[in-house]
Amino acid sequence: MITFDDVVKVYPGGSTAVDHLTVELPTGKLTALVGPSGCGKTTSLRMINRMVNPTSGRVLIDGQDVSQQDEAKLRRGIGYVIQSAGLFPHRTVLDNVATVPVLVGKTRREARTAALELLDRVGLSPEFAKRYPAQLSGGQQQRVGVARALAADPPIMLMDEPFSAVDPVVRGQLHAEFLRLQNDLGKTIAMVTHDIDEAIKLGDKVAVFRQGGILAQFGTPQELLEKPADDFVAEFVGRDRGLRSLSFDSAASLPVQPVSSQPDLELDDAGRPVRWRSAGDLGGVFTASDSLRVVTDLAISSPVGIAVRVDEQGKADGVVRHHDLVDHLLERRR
Ligand SMILES: Nc1ncnc2c1ncn2[C@@H]1O[C@H](COP(=O)(O)OP(=O)(O)OP(=O)(O)O)[C@@H](O)[C@H]1O
Repeated sequence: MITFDDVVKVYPGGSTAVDHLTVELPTGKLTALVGPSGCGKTTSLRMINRMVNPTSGRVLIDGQDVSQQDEAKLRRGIGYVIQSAGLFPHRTVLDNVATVPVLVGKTRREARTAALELLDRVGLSPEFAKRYPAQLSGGQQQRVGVARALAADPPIMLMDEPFSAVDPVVRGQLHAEFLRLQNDLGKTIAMVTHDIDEAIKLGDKVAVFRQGGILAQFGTPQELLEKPADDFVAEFVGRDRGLRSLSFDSAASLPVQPVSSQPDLELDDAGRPVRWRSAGDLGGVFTASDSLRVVTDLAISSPVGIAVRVDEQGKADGVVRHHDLVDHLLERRR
């Protein structure tokens, strides 16, 4: 756990960058630090690995004050990924990733073998290993940056706008890969972003900062979307937050009507839904493990306003009419 205990940072001659920050970043989870430009996100991040020292207050890792720890040793346990990937331009991709393990005493051969495995984990085939950073796309460089930060297998990762230098399509791919990786590795991650959608997608917890380095709200993405602490957070998380919050709720609790209530629904011999006899295309089906957002989308895009649920075999096992869905959505807010 990373703890900020009443932390203040005032830069020399400057205004307050971080104002009495008290927050706990849970172990094994990703906490996104999000907010408008200049609100103290990067400063907060850098106080974790002592690139910046607090003016007052303490930063603790698992209860140990970082200011009492040897700087080099502290940083070995903390991976750091920045926006431009920050790769060494004159070293190959493989050597970029292998650098830190060699520094901490692995043989060059061991480090290179491990580096190849890491490149594979971040979705880069061995053919990239011999290239230089300038011979890679922005997205590929970001992957190398992540692989390099992971190379020393640090329990903690600090990531400063790690995905912002790439276009939205590549960013989406990197997000998906990164979520898979984090699912396996369970690192304690602090990630700075100015993009609330990215924070909500990747964060287990989200810390929203406002101007002046003040923490406006700390909570799960769902809490921010459903119960923003004030107008600033509500505005920041965006207008369609009600709809987006449905992504976090499972359809499992949704009451369904029996399939027999809809004779208009044509089934094949195995009981799988085929089409609406009166209106044609089903437009898709959902399972109990889908989110309420998926069901809502199906119900409102269905030609008859009904979403069809299937079991693991693809057999229709229930239907949800759009007005029942709306009742359920209103009910769940009470
Ligand atoms: N080295 C420094 N010296 C003086 N002031 C600084 C220094 N670094 C940052 N600041 C100021 O501290 C405040 C917070 O900066 P910080 O970089 O932490 O914000 P941020 O939220 O990460 O911003 P951005 O999203 O634009 O990167 C800003 O007003 C900035 O100008």
